[in-house]
Amino acid sequence: MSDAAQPEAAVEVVDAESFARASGATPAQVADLERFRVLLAEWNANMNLVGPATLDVFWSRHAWDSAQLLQIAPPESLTWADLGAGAGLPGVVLAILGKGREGFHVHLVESMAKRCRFLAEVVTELALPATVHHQRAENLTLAVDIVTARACAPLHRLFGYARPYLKAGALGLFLKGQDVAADLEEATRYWEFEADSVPSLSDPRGRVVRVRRLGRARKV
Ligand SMILES: C[S@@+](CC[C@H](N)C(=O)[O-])C[C@H]1O[C@@H](n2cnc3c(N)ncnc32)[C@H](O)[C@@H]1O
Repeated sequence: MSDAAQPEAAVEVVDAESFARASGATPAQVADLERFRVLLAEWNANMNLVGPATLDVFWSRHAWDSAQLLQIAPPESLTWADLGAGAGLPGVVLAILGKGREGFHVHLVESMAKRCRFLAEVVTELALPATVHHQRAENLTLAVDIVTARACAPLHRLFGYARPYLKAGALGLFLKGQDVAADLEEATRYWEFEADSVPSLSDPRGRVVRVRRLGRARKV
């Protein structure tokens, strides 16, 4: 793994302007993210995509939480799979920020049809370098540089979903909230793996778990 982009302390993001400073997003990318925020709010009125209160803190809770992965991933990472993409977090944010970069592509893997319809609309309207897969993650094997997920499942289950991608050579970067140590500890009951975690740049209590190798499942 490249150590080129080691994260430092959490960065305070409160609005589009501070998001652009933290992430290096261009005005066009911020405009795409603003449109994504509006679509999220519109669709959220009729279906459960994100907690409604989190739309008020979109730039920190969703945009920056997702975008930080580009600072943690090795800089040459171009292809991504977001397992349990749901509302498009982190995958749609990554696709917006990678748009125009040659070879950049995000696979949005989501098992719920309604959420896939939302994702497809966003991908089409914003002309994103992304593909929506209406599939269970563990039934798909995609050769990507990075496999990621946020709030998809506890690590011991997520490792099962991510295993085909990791076996195909991906690095795992999983956004986790608090209690990461307990989650990792629980995963050791089920899997042999090589992993560490770095502090989240958006959530002072959160961490990003990096998985380099996922070995055989343990018998429990
Ligand atoms: C709590 S939501 C989180 C969505 C999004 N990542 C976010 O942070 O807002 C979890 C999502 O994972 C999806 N999901 C759960 N297990 C899955 C699986 N095995 N394969 C694909 N999607 C899955 C669910 O349908 C749901 O949309």
